[in-house]
Amino acid sequence: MSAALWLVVPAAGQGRRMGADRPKQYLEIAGRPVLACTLARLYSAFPGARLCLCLDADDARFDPAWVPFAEWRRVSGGNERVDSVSHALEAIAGEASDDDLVLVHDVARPCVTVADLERLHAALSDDPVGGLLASPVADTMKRDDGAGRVAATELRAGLWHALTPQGFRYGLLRQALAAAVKAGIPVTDEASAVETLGLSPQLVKGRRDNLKITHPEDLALARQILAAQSATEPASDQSASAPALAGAGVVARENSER
Ligand SMILES: Nc1ccn([C@@H]2O[C@H](COP(=O)(O)OP(=O)(O)OP(=O)(O)O)[C@@H](O)[C@H]2O)c(=O)n1
Ligand SMILES: C[C@](O)(CO)[C@H](O)COP(=O)(O)O
Repeated sequence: MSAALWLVVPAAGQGRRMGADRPKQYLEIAGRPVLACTLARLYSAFPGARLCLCLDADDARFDPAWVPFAEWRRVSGGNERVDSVSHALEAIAGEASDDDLVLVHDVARPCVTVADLERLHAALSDDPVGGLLASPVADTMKRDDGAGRVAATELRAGLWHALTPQGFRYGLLRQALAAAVKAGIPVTDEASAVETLGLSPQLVKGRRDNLKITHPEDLALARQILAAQSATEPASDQSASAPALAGAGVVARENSER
């Protein structure tokens, strides 16, 4: 039986850097919350995937109608992004096989294109380590001196922005995150945890407009990117409108242990 595809979407953040009146995944783009836009984009690429959506346990804004996937579950997030992802992996321990591919994608990245998603999936299909979407640095990079002045200019050759999704086999990813957390190693993405095992994830070049909505100005940027993509991408690359869920067999299983 071919390995299953799991999607883990960390969406339990508070959006402190955004400074809005709600977590940034609930700010709107073209009348839909960021969360719905991101899930629709993932569904366009992987309609048969199984989704774990990491939400704050106290999140009262979430509406299951925003989930287009037939098989999905809500998992309670953790203190940090790595904890939220770890909770999701623990929640599917009884169902996932070690060889299943897990793609982890930030809910705050609604602009990822179907073409990039499909390219990443194809690139990882026979990669024993796994990898991530990334974009080469195009600006000169400065390191500060802690006092608002330049301490050094970093060579940008070979530097990449890590994006998401990041994809790894279930067994390896769970082992890597658990080891990093146990060792107290701060990891801000899945790839860095895998790297601490001495492995080198594959860099899959992705579009620079796969923006992570983080600061206030990013929301307007994301709106413009999605509008531009809708105007220029083939229909299949646009966010699918969430299909009517009536009869879609939505299975919302709250992971009460988390
Ligand atoms: N405890 C956390 C923290 C973050 N995230 C998710 O991880 C992604 C990347 O995190 P970030 O952009 O930092 O989001 P926030 O933590 O919400 O932002 P901030 O750091 O500004 O509060 C986001 O989709 C966020 O929802 C999560 O699931 N659980
Ligand atoms: C995972 C990530 O989006 C890769 O660039 C990034 O590390 C998330 O960082 P954040 O501080 O949790 O937003």
